Amino acid sequence: MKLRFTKMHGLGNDFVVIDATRQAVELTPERVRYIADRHFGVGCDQLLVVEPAGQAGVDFRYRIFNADGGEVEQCGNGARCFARFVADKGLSTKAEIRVETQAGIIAPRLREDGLVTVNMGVPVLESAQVPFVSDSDAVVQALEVDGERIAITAVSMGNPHAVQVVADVDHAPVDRLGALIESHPRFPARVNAGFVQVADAHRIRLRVYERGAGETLACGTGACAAVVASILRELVTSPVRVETRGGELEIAWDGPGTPVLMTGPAVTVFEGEMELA
Ligand SMILES: N[C@@H](CCC[C@H](N)C(=O)O)C(=O)O
Repeated sequence: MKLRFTKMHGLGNDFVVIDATRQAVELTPERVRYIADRHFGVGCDQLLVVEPAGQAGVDFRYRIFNADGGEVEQCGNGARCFARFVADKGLSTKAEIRVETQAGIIAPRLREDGLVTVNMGVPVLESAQVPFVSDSDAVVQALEVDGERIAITAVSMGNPHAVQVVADVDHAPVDRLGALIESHPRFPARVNAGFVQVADAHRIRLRVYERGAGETLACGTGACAAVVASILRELVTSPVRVETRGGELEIAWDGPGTPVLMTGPAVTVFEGEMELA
Protein backbone atom coordinates (compact mmCIF):
# COMPACT_ATOMS: atom_id res chain seq x y z
CA MET A 1 0.00 0.00 0.00
CA LYS A 2 1.39 3.40 -1.01
CA LEU A 3 0.75 6.33 1.31
CA ARG A 4 1.27 10.00 0.44
CA PHE A 5 2.29 12.18 3.37
CA THR A 6 3.54 15.64 4.31
CA LYS A 7 6.30 16.20 6.86
CA MET A 8 5.59 19.24 9.06
CA HIS A 9 6.61 20.71 12.38
CA GLY A 10 5.53 23.22 15.01
CA LEU A 11 8.66 24.50 16.80
CA GLY A 12 10.49 21.25 16.02
CA ASN A 13 7.68 19.03 17.38
CA ASP A 14 7.48 17.07 14.14
CA PHE A 15 4.63 15.35 12.37
CA VAL A 16 3.83 13.07 9.47
CA VAL A 17 0.48 14.35 8.21
CA ILE A 18 -1.77 12.09 6.16
CA ASP A 19 -4.73 13.25 4.08
CA ALA A 20 -7.37 10.58 4.62
CA THR A 21 -9.99 12.64 2.76
CA ARG A 22 -8.39 11.71 -0.59
CA GLN A 23 -6.75 8.34 0.05
CA ALA A 24 -7.74 5.23 1.96
CA VAL A 25 -5.64 4.79 5.10
CA GLU A 26 -5.58 1.74 7.31
CA LEU A 27 -3.48 2.34 10.40
CA THR A 28 -2.45 -0.14 13.03
CA PRO A 29 -0.20 0.61 16.05
CA GLU A 30 2.61 -1.30 14.24
CA ARG A 31 2.24 0.87 11.13
CA VAL A 32 2.24 4.06 13.19
CA ARG A 33 5.41 2.95 15.00
CA TYR A 34 7.05 2.12 11.65
CA ILE A 35 6.16 5.51 10.10
CA ALA A 36 7.36 7.36 13.23
CA ASP A 37 10.63 5.42 13.46
CA ARG A 38 13.54 7.79 12.76
CA HIS A 39 15.77 5.00 11.40
CA PHE A 40 13.44 2.64 9.53
CA GLY A 41 10.53 4.98 8.71
CA VAL A 42 10.00 8.70 8.05
CA GLY A 43 10.37 9.78 11.67
CA CYS A 44 8.08 11.97 13.75
CA ASP A 45 6.87 12.64 17.29
CA GLN A 46 3.21 12.29 16.20
CA LEU A 47 1.29 11.08 13.18
CA LEU A 48 -1.69 13.28 12.25
CA VAL A 49 -4.58 12.02 10.15
CA VAL A 50 -6.99 14.45 8.48
CA GLU A 51 -10.41 12.89 7.91
CA PRO A 52 -13.79 14.19 6.67
CA ALA A 53 -16.02 15.58 9.44
CA GLY A 54 -18.03 12.98 11.30
CA GLN A 55 -20.69 15.42 12.58
CA ALA A 56 -22.58 18.57 11.53
CA GLY A 57 -21.07 21.99 12.28
CA VAL A 58 -17.42 20.99 11.88
CA ASP A 59 -15.15 21.00 8.83
CA PHE A 60 -12.85 18.02 9.52
CA ARG A 61 -11.90 15.36 11.98
CA TYR A 62 -8.26 15.27 13.04
CA ARG A 63 -6.74 12.21 14.71
CA ILE A 64 -3.45 12.05 16.61
CA PHE A 65 -1.14 9.08 17.15
CA ASN A 66 1.96 9.20 19.35
CA ALA A 67 5.22 7.68 18.07
CA ASP A 68 4.57 4.67 20.34
CA GLY A 69 1.49 3.81 18.26
CA GLY A 70 -1.18 4.95 20.72
CA GLU A 71 -4.04 7.21 19.63
CA VAL A 72 -4.46 10.29 21.86
CA GLU A 73 -6.98 13.05 22.42
CA GLN A 74 -5.22 16.31 21.57
CA CYS A 75 -2.09 17.92 20.10
CA GLY A 76 -1.57 21.68 20.08
CA ASN A 77 1.39 22.04 17.70
CA GLY A 78 -0.37 19.49 15.51
CA ALA A 79 -3.55 21.61 15.46
CA ARG A 80 -1.63 24.52 13.92
CA CYS A 81 -0.01 22.19 11.36
CA PHE A 82 -3.41 20.66 10.61
CA ALA A 83 -4.80 24.14 9.78
CA ARG A 84 -1.83 25.01 7.54
CA PHE A 85 -2.11 21.58 5.84
CA VAL A 86 -5.82 21.82 4.92
CA ALA A 87 -5.29 25.37 3.59
CA ASP A 88 -2.17 24.51 1.56
CA LYS A 89 -3.80 21.36 0.13
CA GLY A 90 -6.88 23.35 -0.96
CA LEU A 91 -9.11 21.28 1.34
CA SER A 92 -10.43 24.47 2.98
CA THR A 93 -10.52 28.17 2.13
CA LYS A 94 -11.79 29.25 5.56
CA ALA A 95 -9.59 31.39 7.82
CA GLU A 96 -11.10 29.69 10.89
CA ILE A 97 -11.57 25.95 10.72
CA ARG A 98 -13.66 23.93 13.14
CA VAL A 99 -12.21 20.51 13.74
CA GLU A 100 -13.30 17.61 15.89
CA THR A 101 -10.69 15.77 17.94
CA GLN A 102 -11.07 13.01 20.50
CA ALA A 103 -11.05 15.82 23.09
CA GLY A 104 -13.84 17.83 21.46
CA ILE A 105 -14.02 20.66 18.92
CA ILE A 106 -11.16 23.14 18.55
CA ALA A 107 -10.89 26.10 16.20
CA PRO A 108 -7.55 26.98 14.56
CA ARG A 109 -7.44 30.35 12.78
CA LEU A 110 -4.89 31.17 10.06
CA ARG A 111 -3.59 34.70 10.56
CA GLU A 112 -2.35 37.09 7.90
CA ASP A 113 1.14 37.11 9.42
CA GLY A 114 1.41 33.35 8.75
CA LEU A 115 1.03 32.29 12.38
CA VAL A 116 -1.90 30.17 13.56
CA THR A 117 -4.01 30.90 16.64
CA VAL A 118 -5.92 27.97 18.11
CA ASN A 119 -8.77 28.16 20.58
CA MET A 120 -7.72 25.08 22.56
CA GLY A 121 -10.85 25.00 24.71
CA VAL A 122 -11.36 25.32 28.46
CA PRO A 123 -8.73 23.53 30.60
CA VAL A 124 -10.02 20.84 32.93
CA LEU A 125 -8.82 21.26 36.51
CA GLU A 126 -10.80 18.57 38.36
CA SER A 127 -8.40 15.76 39.31
CA ALA A 128 -10.81 12.94 38.42
CA GLN A 129 -11.27 14.28 34.91
CA VAL A 130 -7.56 14.81 34.14
CA PRO A 131 -7.46 11.84 35.18
CA PHE A 132 -5.32 12.11 38.35
CA VAL A 133 -6.01 9.92 41.36
CA SER A 134 -6.48 12.33 44.27
CA ASP A 135 -9.11 13.18 46.88
CA SER A 136 -8.53 16.89 46.23
CA ASP A 137 -8.70 19.38 43.35
CA ALA A 138 -6.02 21.62 44.90
CA VAL A 139 -3.87 23.56 42.42
CA VAL A 140 -0.64 22.20 43.90
CA GLN A 141 -0.52 18.55 44.91
CA ALA A 142 2.25 16.27 46.14
CA LEU A 143 3.37 13.38 43.95
CA GLU A 144 5.77 10.76 45.26
CA VAL A 145 8.31 9.89 42.53
CA ASP A 146 11.34 7.68 43.18
CA GLY A 147 11.39 8.63 46.87
CA GLU A 148 11.04 12.38 46.07
CA ARG A 149 7.96 14.53 46.78
CA ILE A 150 7.23 16.67 43.75
CA ALA A 151 4.73 19.54 43.74
CA ILE A 152 2.63 19.22 40.58
CA THR A 153 -0.43 20.85 39.05
CA ALA A 154 -2.64 18.38 37.17
CA VAL A 155 -4.32 19.93 34.12
CA SER A 156 -6.11 18.45 31.13
CA MET A 157 -6.06 20.30 27.82
CA GLY A 158 -8.05 17.39 26.45
CA ASN A 159 -4.92 15.36 27.18
CA PRO A 160 -3.36 14.98 30.65
CA HIS A 161 -0.46 17.09 31.95
CA ALA A 162 1.49 17.15 35.23
CA VAL A 163 3.27 20.49 35.53
CA GLN A 164 6.06 21.19 38.01
CA VAL A 165 8.04 24.39 38.60
CA VAL A 166 11.85 24.11 38.58
CA ALA A 167 14.62 26.63 39.27
CA ASP A 168 16.57 25.88 36.10
CA VAL A 169 14.90 24.02 33.26
CA ASP A 170 18.22 23.39 31.46
CA HIS A 171 19.40 21.24 34.34
CA ALA A 172 16.06 19.65 35.29
CA PRO A 173 16.13 15.80 35.22
CA VAL A 174 13.54 15.72 32.41
CA ASP A 175 14.44 12.26 31.06
CA ARG A 176 14.66 10.49 34.42
CA LEU A 177 11.70 12.12 36.19
CA GLY A 178 9.68 12.53 32.98
CA ALA A 179 9.66 8.79 32.30
CA LEU A 180 8.67 8.02 35.90
CA ILE A 181 5.89 10.63 35.97
CA GLU A 182 4.59 9.57 32.53
CA SER A 183 3.75 6.11 33.86
CA HIS A 184 2.99 7.04 37.49
CA PRO A 185 0.10 4.92 38.86
CA ARG A 186 -1.79 8.07 39.97
CA PHE A 187 -2.16 8.98 36.27
CA PRO A 188 -4.20 6.02 34.98
CA ALA A 189 -4.14 7.29 31.36
CA ARG A 190 -0.40 8.12 31.70
CA VAL A 191 0.58 11.78 31.49
CA ASN A 192 2.72 14.41 29.78
CA ALA A 193 5.29 15.78 32.27
CA GLY A 194 6.03 19.52 32.07
CA PHE A 195 9.01 21.30 33.68
CA VAL A 196 8.57 25.09 33.97
CA GLN A 197 11.04 27.81 34.86
CA VAL A 198 9.48 31.23 35.44
CA ALA A 199 11.55 33.92 33.69
CA ASP A 200 9.32 36.94 34.44
CA ALA A 201 5.62 37.77 34.85
CA HIS A 202 4.95 37.20 31.12
CA ARG A 203 7.57 34.60 30.18
CA ILE A 204 8.28 31.00 31.10
CA ARG A 205 10.80 28.43 29.87
CA LEU A 206 9.42 24.93 29.32
CA ARG A 207 10.52 21.38 28.61
CA VAL A 208 8.00 18.55 28.25
CA TYR A 209 8.50 14.80 28.46
CA GLU A 210 5.60 13.70 26.29
CA ARG A 211 3.49 10.63 26.89
CA GLY A 212 4.22 8.16 24.11
CA ALA A 213 7.04 10.20 22.53
CA GLY A 214 9.64 11.16 25.17
CA GLU A 215 11.04 14.70 25.38
CA THR A 216 10.10 16.76 22.32
CA LEU A 217 11.47 20.15 21.23
CA ALA A 218 8.08 21.71 22.04
CA CYS A 219 4.61 20.64 23.15
CA GLY A 220 1.63 22.89 22.37
CA THR A 221 -0.82 21.45 24.88
CA GLY A 222 2.11 21.29 27.33
CA ALA A 223 2.63 25.04 26.85
CA CYS A 224 -1.09 25.69 27.46
CA ALA A 225 -1.08 23.50 30.59
CA ALA A 226 2.14 25.13 31.86
CA VAL A 227 0.66 28.62 31.49
CA VAL A 228 -2.61 27.57 33.15
CA ALA A 229 -0.67 26.03 36.07
CA SER A 230 1.65 29.05 36.37
CA ILE A 231 -1.29 31.50 36.35
CA LEU A 232 -3.19 29.43 38.94
CA ARG A 233 -0.04 29.43 41.12
CA GLU A 234 0.09 33.25 40.68
CA LEU A 235 3.58 33.12 39.16
CA VAL A 236 2.69 34.82 35.84
CA THR A 237 -0.16 36.75 34.23
CA SER A 238 -1.65 36.43 30.74
CA PRO A 239 -0.46 36.68 27.99
CA VAL A 240 2.62 34.51 28.48
CA ARG A 241 5.49 33.83 26.04
CA VAL A 242 6.57 30.22 26.33
CA GLU A 243 10.19 29.53 25.40
CA THR A 244 10.78 25.93 24.33
CA ARG A 245 13.90 24.28 22.88
CA GLY A 246 12.30 24.61 19.42
CA GLY A 247 11.11 28.25 19.63
CA GLU A 248 8.37 30.36 21.19
CA LEU A 249 4.59 30.24 21.58
CA GLU A 250 2.24 32.87 22.93
CA ILE A 251 -0.47 31.64 25.28
CA ALA A 252 -3.39 33.71 26.58
CA TRP A 253 -5.80 32.59 29.30
CA ASP A 254 -8.32 34.66 31.29
CA GLY A 255 -8.76 32.13 34.10
CA PRO A 256 -10.96 29.16 35.09
CA GLY A 257 -13.94 28.54 32.79
CA THR A 258 -12.39 30.40 29.83
CA PRO A 259 -10.60 28.92 26.81
CA VAL A 260 -6.85 28.95 26.22
CA LEU A 261 -5.60 30.67 23.05
CA MET A 262 -2.32 29.43 21.59
CA THR A 263 -0.45 31.26 18.81
CA GLY A 264 2.60 30.00 16.94
CA PRO A 265 4.05 28.82 13.64
CA ALA A 266 3.30 25.76 11.49
CA VAL A 267 5.90 24.71 8.93
CA THR A 268 5.85 22.30 5.97
CA VAL A 269 9.18 20.53 5.39
CA PHE A 270 8.58 18.14 2.46
CA GLU A 271 6.09 15.88 0.72
CA GLY A 272 6.65 12.18 0.18
CA GLU A 273 5.23 8.77 -0.56
CA MET A 274 6.00 5.60 1.37
CA GLU A 275 5.34 1.93 0.91
CA LEU A 276 3.45 0.30 3.80
CA ALA A 277 3.57 -3.47 4.20
N1 LIG B 1 3.02 17.36 20.94
C1 LIG B 1 1.69 17.57 21.28
C2 LIG B 1 1.00 16.60 22.20
C3 LIG B 1 0.90 15.21 21.58
C4 LIG B 1 0.13 14.21 22.42
C5 LIG B 1 0.79 13.92 23.75
N2 LIG B 1 2.06 13.27 23.60
C6 LIG B 1 -0.16 13.04 24.56
O1 LIG B 1 0.06 11.81 24.63
O2 LIG B 1 -1.11 13.56 25.15
C7 LIG B 1 1.27 19.01 21.44
O3 LIG B 1 1.87 19.86 20.75
O4 LIG B 1 0.32 19.30 22.16
